[in-house]
Amino acid sequence: MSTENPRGPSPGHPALIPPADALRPVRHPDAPAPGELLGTHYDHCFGCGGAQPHGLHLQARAGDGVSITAEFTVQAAHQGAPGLAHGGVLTSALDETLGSLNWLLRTIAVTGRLETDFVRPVPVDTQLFLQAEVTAVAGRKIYSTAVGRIGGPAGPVAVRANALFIEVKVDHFIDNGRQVEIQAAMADPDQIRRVRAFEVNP
Ligand SMILES: CCCCCCCC/C=C\CCCCCCCC(=O)SCCNC(=O)CCNC(=O)[C@H](O)C(C)(C)COP(=O)(O)OP(=O)(O)OC[C@H]1O[C@@H](n2cnc3c(N)ncnc32)[C@H](O)[C@@H]1OP(=O)(O)O
Repeated sequence: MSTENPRGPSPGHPALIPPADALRPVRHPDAPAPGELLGTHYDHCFGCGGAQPHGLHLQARAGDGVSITAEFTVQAAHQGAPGLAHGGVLTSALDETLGSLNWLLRTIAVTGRLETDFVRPVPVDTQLFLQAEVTAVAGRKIYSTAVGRIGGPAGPVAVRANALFIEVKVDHFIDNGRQVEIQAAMADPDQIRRVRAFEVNP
């Protein structure tokens, strides 16, 4: 099995293949500059938030075009088998990295479908180097791919994923989230500022 093709040996489920009329992704003019850290979208996010003691604390950085790099170190709290990362945690890291791409499009989107290939086991204390890019956009559908390497940014592939994100309005969160967290988020000026930046999406 090839471990170098970020899309993997097969394109995956048909829903992950962009339609013929899909467009190339366009980096938003106000997207963070290449090399800039994105910061967290929500402090209590399991993937990127600072307020989650056992979260991934994943740090994503804007790349060129509509691409992202991110790192996270597997903690003891992330084990599945003894001394090895849980597959769901690795998928969470891919989900978070792929979700961060939407910052470069300035689009609010949620994961519709996510397929992960687990290529190599990832021990606790290992740093996972993730790279992700948007490959196509069709209406509200955002197609993307990611790869996670170990041993360095150019090391062997440990995981890879293909995903479909779906654009949503901020009401998706307000209507569906538990009220206690929604009220707290709406009372937090920093949170409101972050969301507003996405709402004026020309
Ligand atoms: C101010 C206070 C508020 C604070 C706000 C904070 C802002 C934070 C900012 C950013 C947060 C980002 C968070 C990132 C976290 C990491 C990413 C995650 O883990 S997200 C969590 C996991 N995902 C879900 O929970 C989705 C659950 N699913 C849904 O809610 C719906 O199913 C949804 C929105 C995905 C689609 O529902 P529809 O009713 O809007 O749209 P339909 O018509 O069903 O789909 C649109 C198109 O997409 C296709 N589609 C939808 N789901 C699909 C799927 N699973 N597979 C294939 N195609 C799918 C459909 O076939 C349709 O395609 P055709 O336009 O007809 O061509």
